[in-house]
Amino acid sequence: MSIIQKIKEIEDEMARTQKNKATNFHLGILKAKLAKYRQELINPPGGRSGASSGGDGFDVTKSGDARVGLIGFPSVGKSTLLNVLTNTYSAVAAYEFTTLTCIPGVIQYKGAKIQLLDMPGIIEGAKDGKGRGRQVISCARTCSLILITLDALAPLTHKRLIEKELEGFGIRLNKKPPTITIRKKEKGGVSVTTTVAQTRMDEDTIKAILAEYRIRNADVILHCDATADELIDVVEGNRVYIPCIYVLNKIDQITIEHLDLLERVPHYVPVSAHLRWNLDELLEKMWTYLNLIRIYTKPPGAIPDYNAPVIMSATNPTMENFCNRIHRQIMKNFKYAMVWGSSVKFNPQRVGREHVLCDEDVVQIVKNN
Ligand SMILES: Nc1nc2c(ncn2[C@@H]2O[C@H](COP(=O)(O)OP(=O)(O)OP(=O)(O)O)[C@@H](O)[C@H]2O)c(=O)[nH]1
Ligand SMILES: [K+]
Ligand SMILES: [Mg+2]
Repeated sequence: MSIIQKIKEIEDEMARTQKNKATNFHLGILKAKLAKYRQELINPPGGRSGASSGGDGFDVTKSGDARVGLIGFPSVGKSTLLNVLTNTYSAVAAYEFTTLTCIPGVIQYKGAKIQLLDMPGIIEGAKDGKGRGRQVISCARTCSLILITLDALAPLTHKRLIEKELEGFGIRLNKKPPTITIRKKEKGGVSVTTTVAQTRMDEDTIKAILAEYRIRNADVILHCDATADELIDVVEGNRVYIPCIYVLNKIDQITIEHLDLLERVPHYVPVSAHLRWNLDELLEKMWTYLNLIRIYTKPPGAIPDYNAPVIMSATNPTMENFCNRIHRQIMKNFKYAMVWGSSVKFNPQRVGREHVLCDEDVVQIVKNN
């Protein structure tokens, strides 16, 4: 039996199995088996591989401060969006699969350069090798934000199918990595420690899932009310956690009443690429989801260049990370920095390498010499 058939068989069995406390254990094992087969499909032992081979799907170099990918079914308007958001042109037409490769463009926003990738449409079964799906999804793994583009006339079925394709390839959308640690050891069996009540898995299920992966001796610590899927994600270890915005395109084709219903989808922005409706909201939301901040550098005795901020991630915006963002050598001669802005009490204030910066701070670095 081929892997695809095995996957299908397990999926069918899962669909037949009712979800309740009594079947939890069995479902946990099925999920682990399924994840293992999927992994084999992505990275066949000794064969051609996809997700973790280092290949990013298309031969397009990363550039700018962040990379954003347009993913969607054929003809939902991905190329039209690239054309209205960047200075690049990608062919637009009413027939499916107009775009056959990856076409990069650049969005200039708040002084940042954001690389936007137009890609071929994907269809159901993409992750299993249909069309250019694998390449598209591999490329999606390299993005810091994914724009799932949907046609306002058929949004929700497409949404589920695309999510399934991306999830099957190890991409987790709008999720945080589960707070689970697994430390393997030589002997002593599996011991499970929890810091919050577990309502989704009992200890036997946890052990059975680990046993599927031949993990028989380990210390497991659960800091969240973990699901079987989350545990499997941590065991597999090669998941990527990427924010995602659902871009509902072609809203010029539907009624206001229809649009009101769709309004309930989380993480969503309605637009008309063709008529350039609501692109400002889309850009603003992209900026928020990318979680970036702007830092202006100030040369001694001069005013900062407010048109050319240094863009850095807001995840851990320390002075040290800021310096490394400019040049790897800077930290070597770093003495202290003067900072103006909302991260300091006094303007300016002298700070060290651990100081945490805020959006739009002004920084002047003073070096040892
Ligand atoms: N009414 C309407 N039509 C749109 C809009 N955006 C795109 N279209 C039309 O939809 C069709 C497909 O647009 P494309 O930009 O080629 O779509 P795509 O997603 O890049 O398609 P593929 O590359 O084939 O996957 C074209 O006829 C566009 O003119 C929109 O906002 N409203
Ligand atoms: K098209
Ligand atoms: Mg296209």
